[in-house]
Amino acid sequence: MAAPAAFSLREVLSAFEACVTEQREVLLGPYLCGWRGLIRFLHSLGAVFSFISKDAEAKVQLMEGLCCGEHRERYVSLQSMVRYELDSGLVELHRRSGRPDSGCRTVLRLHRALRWLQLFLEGLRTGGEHSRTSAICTDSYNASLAAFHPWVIRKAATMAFCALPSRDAFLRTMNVGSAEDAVAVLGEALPHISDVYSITQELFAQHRLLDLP
Ligand SMILES: CCCCCCCC/C=C\CCCCCCCC(=O)N[C@@H](COP(=O)(O)O)[C@H](O)/C=C/CCCCCCCCCCCCC
Repeated sequence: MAAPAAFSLREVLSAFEACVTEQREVLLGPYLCGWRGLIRFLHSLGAVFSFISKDAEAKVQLMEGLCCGEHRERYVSLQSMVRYELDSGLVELHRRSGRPDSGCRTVLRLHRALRWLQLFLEGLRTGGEHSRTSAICTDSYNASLAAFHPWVIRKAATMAFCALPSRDAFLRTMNVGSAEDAVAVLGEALPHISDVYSITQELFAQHRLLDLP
């Protein structure tokens, strides 16, 4: 059996770069590819993060199912997905009823996590040589995802962050050369992640989809 491909920061970042079309639509194919790469990276950090990677994996898998399913032409971009799911009454706006989760609800969870990623990568990029990855990660989490998680998840997540390696070791695992090289790649890439985040935020706000249960 072939060994799983090593994580490549460039690959993940170019997936997010490829998401945004000239019409400012966000393409789901590269979006999910970017998430796949991130999950691969999370696996390489060890079993302590597996409760996080399992949840992210389940959400990406659900979206991949929709993108390959009967209505795949509706799941080309976030914009076409929102239009289709709202017009077809597929989005549960107030309460979950046991029906399969919609694409909108699932992307919203990934979208909130993308805000964490944006803050985390910016913290890594601008942090000093001796700054602690766990502190950067905790601060980014508290400023984003934590607001949507119950106490038990917040506790488990912040405990897992303590297992993160030092900033330099972390940057080197990104497979783009030295820590300085990784910082340079992050500098080029962050605007693309921010772009995907703001387009999605605007789209979901416009359709009042930012609080889906
Ligand atoms: C560019 C490479 C360097 C950075 C690499 C980072 C790799 C990160 C990979 C994945 C990020 C995790 C994405 C987590 C998605 C969480 C979605 C979510 O909020 N799910 C909760 C709500 O879902 P529903 O219950 O409403 O369906 C769910 O309850 C959460 C469960 C698991 C805990 C999630 C904790 C999230 C912590 C995010 C930080 C990850 C830390 C990675 C350390 C580098």
